[in-house]
Amino acid sequence: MTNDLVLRTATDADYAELEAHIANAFLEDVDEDTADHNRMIFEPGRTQLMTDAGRIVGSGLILTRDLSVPGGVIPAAHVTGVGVASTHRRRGVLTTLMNAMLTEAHDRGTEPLAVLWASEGAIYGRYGYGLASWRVSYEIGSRDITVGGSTPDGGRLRTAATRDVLDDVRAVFDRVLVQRPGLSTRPGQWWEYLTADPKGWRRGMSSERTVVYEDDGGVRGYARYRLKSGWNETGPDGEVRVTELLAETPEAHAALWRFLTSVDLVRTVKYAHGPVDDPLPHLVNNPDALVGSAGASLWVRILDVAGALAARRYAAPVDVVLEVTDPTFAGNTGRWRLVADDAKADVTPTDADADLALDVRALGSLYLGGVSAATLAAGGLVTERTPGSVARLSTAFGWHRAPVTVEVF
Ligand SMILES: CC(=O)SCCNC(=O)CCNC(=O)[C@H](O)C(C)(C)COP(=O)(O)OP(=O)(O)OC[C@H]1O[C@@H](n2cnc3c(N)ncnc32)[C@H](O)[C@@H]1OP(=O)(O)O
Repeated sequence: MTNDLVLRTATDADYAELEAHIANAFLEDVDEDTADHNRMIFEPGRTQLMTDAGRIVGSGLILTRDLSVPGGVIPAAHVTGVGVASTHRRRGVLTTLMNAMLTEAHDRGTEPLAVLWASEGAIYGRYGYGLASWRVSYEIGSRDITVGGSTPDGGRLRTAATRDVLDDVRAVFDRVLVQRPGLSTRPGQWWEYLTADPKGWRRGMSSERTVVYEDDGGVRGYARYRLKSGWNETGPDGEVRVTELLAETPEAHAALWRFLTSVDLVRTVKYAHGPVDDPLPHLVNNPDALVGSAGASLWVRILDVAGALAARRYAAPVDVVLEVTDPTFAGNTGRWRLVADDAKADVTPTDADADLALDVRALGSLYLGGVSAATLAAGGLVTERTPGSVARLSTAFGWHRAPVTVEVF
């Protein structure tokens, strides 16, 4: 490594070199078919680069999107594209880039959170991110289960190329988003970006299709999916890979899964973004055949403690003093009184004794309602000072729908 390391904000002119750098960091080549695709969502002014003698050796991108949280939808800096050239690793380049990204988002003053998906879970806790959400990955032997019930009168399914039903899909997404934490809004060109279906994204599967469920009131749910034909010694062995499934009604949810698990010539259905409170295991004749594994999804970094706590709603009335520590942003460290319920939340700095103490990482884990204060207290990550306060906080910070993050950004 030379001594010519320079941290700077990207410009439009960096795009092609940045694409190659990120592909390389993720062990891939730039695919001709997708080379320009990421331009649609590229925000050079929010992209931090580290260069060495003028060449990019490190990157970190922020995407400007909102996130659904318990009782609201709020701005959140979506961090992605983090990569350091293998020649320059373990010398603090990521730490410099992350500090620059978090400081930019913090100083902007409009985003109380930063969020990300981690390529490796060991990386981001040190920067104050807490693991806030889990996903269930299914691998379903479609001949081993049946999904109960039948489509009610007036209910019907329709398949189409995703882009031909995009208005309906968007409408369902927007309605589900306000009901469930963990979903990221898709402003500007995001829908076009996600559904343009470049060949490089197919990875051996078909083009993307969508099945929508509608009743006389309109479309109530959809599943975007790809197919793969396959054969073995005993016959057909095809696969359905679901990209995203969202439903507003029980009828839509059941009908979509009945459809996906009964496609002829298919033996396996995969979906990597099931919520942990998915009703599916309760609908099938044999839940054991839903081979599911839970994995980490969204990590949350609280940038503004008071702003973040005031921006969500709470499942039960709570009046509590939290002592928060944040090694990076001094303004977050201190005691905060939270008086809140399902309709409002007031947060004020206070000198009163704290009921609970926790660091900003634990607060990030609690924030979406998917990780309980009792869990963190059992791990020593939340300290109870007033007896009973962990139980009260667990109830208040919980939410009736588990967070789900259906898209890796
Ligand atoms: C949000 C996203 O985009 S996730 C994608 C992250 N990117 C990738 O996985 C691509 C491949 N990996 C890389 O590009 C790099 O290894 C990175 C970005 C993960 C790390 O970059 P580096 O510049 O090596 O990290 P840096 O030297 O700043 O390390 C900071 C600390 O994190 C630790 N660390 C870095 N990477 C890892 C890792 N993969 N696993 C565990 N610890 C790690 C370092 O040991 C160091 O620890 P310390 O503070 O105790 O000394």
